[in-house]
Amino acid sequence: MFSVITVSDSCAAGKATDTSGPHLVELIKQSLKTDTVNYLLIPDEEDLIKQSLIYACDVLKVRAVFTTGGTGFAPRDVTPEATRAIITKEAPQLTLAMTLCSLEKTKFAVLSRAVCGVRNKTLVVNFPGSKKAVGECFQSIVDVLPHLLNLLNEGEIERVRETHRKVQATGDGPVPQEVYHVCPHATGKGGDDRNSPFPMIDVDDALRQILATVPSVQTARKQLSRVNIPPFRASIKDGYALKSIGGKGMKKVIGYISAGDAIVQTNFTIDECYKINTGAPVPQHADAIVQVEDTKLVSRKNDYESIVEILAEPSASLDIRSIGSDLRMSEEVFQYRFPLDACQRALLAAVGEKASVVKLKVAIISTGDELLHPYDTSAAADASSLEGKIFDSNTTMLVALVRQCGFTEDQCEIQQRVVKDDFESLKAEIESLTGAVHVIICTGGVSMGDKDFVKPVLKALNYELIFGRVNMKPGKPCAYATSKVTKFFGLPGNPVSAFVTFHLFALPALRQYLATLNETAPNAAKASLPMITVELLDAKYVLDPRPEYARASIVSRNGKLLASITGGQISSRLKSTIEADVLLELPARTETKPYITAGTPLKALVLRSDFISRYE
Ligand SMILES: Nc1ncnc2c1ncn2[C@@H]1O[C@H](COP(=O)(O)OP(=O)(O)O)[C@@H](O)[C@H]1O
Repeated sequence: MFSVITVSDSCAAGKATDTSGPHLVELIKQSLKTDTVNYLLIPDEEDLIKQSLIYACDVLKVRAVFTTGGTGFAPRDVTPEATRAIITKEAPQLTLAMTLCSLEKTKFAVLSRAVCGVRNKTLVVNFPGSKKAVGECFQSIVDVLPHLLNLLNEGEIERVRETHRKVQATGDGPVPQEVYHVCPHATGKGGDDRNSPFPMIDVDDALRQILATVPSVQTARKQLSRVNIPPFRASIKDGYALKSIGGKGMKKVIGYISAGDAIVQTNFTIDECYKINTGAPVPQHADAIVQVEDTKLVSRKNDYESIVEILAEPSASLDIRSIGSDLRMSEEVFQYRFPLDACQRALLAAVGEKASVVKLKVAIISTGDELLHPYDTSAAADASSLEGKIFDSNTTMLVALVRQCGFTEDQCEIQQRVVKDDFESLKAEIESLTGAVHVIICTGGVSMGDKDFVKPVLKALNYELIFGRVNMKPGKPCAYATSKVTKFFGLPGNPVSAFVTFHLFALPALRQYLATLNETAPNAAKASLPMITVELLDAKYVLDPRPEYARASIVSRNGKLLASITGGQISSRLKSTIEADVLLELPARTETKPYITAGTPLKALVLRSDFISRYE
């Protein structure tokens, strides 16, 4: 197995596309006749580079790890430093071979600070960041690679000897063929449960990679008015509409006009007028309103005014709001971001617009041949007929969690699917949702069993698998993959694992995506669950080798928040989520600290905050 690590801030942030890493993967596959090549994309963070290299060498025990990027002179170029810190032996002649080869193409080759070496039995090679340079450098060492890899592996001693014999006899003889594992995922079949090709990454790193790939570009929304305000000449006063050239004096009242009436088109004389209310449309042939205070009622006929005396001299346009005087059609109303305040909402309403939220489209898929619809009454009526089947609880849980976490029907549209453990059915389902929804949250089928098709399907559909294993309990096989629009969460099938990984990974992504779609001010911190510090109430809890997210309920005693773990924490025991207020972050077990006891301070992620008012 081999690893390729692309080190690039811009690619890891989704601002640029990594072409060197995938190119290197292809070169390795072709030249070294292997399909087991892990690929990891990380930013130029020295610690992260070191951890990823150590992980590839010590945990995955890959035969070689090739990095691309971060070898230059920019302030953030630290791949050589990270490499030098983790190798046990340097291999300067390999670097020299690459430099000499590159110098034939460009004198800029001297600007690479690449380091090559060995950590225990793993070869570590730095390549520059450009696709072209990667190709050239790889070619310069490819011939010696198989032999070098055999040298590092004591089990291959016979091959080493054979090569030595040939080199002695013929100089640079043919390089012996290698026997490598073939990646089960490359075949499009389910996984091999012994050998995961996915590096195990930490929870924080997983979340960081998710938030770096979920869209987050924000621009304020601009609203143009599609109407004039007012849309017609409107009266500012209660009074009389008339022709100003008629001046003061007696006028015959020939009609009444109220707000909401149609515009009077018929002409009238200078001795006539209309009685008119505030906000009513001014007749087409009137050019002034005289307020009622400046008039005197002279006579009535059948309850209607018939003659008024205009006491003040009218002037053209008096007390008339002209068309578009408040806001012109096509004029910018304002620029806005969500959430809107009352005045912004009112102004949008005034131009006939609603600040409509762009809906986040989410699909929830549960996979498994064993799943029965929970409301399958025929099955529920007879428990003995379940015969190896179980009721699907993940779909119900995830739909409800999305809603419970504040995604209303106005903001988020949820589709649900249940799919059999079958490569083609799952592929067809995911293919139809890809591009059509923003986020797919799928449960089950992500481990390494021969019926776990999620990761192979993602690969077949050209998703970029960002990670495939996370160092956590529960939730280890959790996967995250991206396509242009659709972000895919492959959560484990066990309900508690799905519950925990939803909160840690899918929820922040949903929040960021919805905020981006609606130009809400970005706030990555708010995307994740709030964190508090609590103390363990239980007498003793044995730690797991992986960092654990235990479900716990909280009580407040003497001003302290105390956490008690909600019974058995096995990931199938959904009951452990009932009454869980927090996810307790428990550290991984170490030799010196195999368990924790009452009073241990712990970080806790808040699932629900109603414990605040719960005292003992
Ligand atoms: N939708 C579901 N509802 C309830 N339990 C489920 C659901 N999907 C899977 N499970 C259970 O979770 C466990 C792991 O399922 P599996 O499909 O193997 O997921 P994983 O990929 O995490 O190994 C199994 O016991 C399975 O029956």
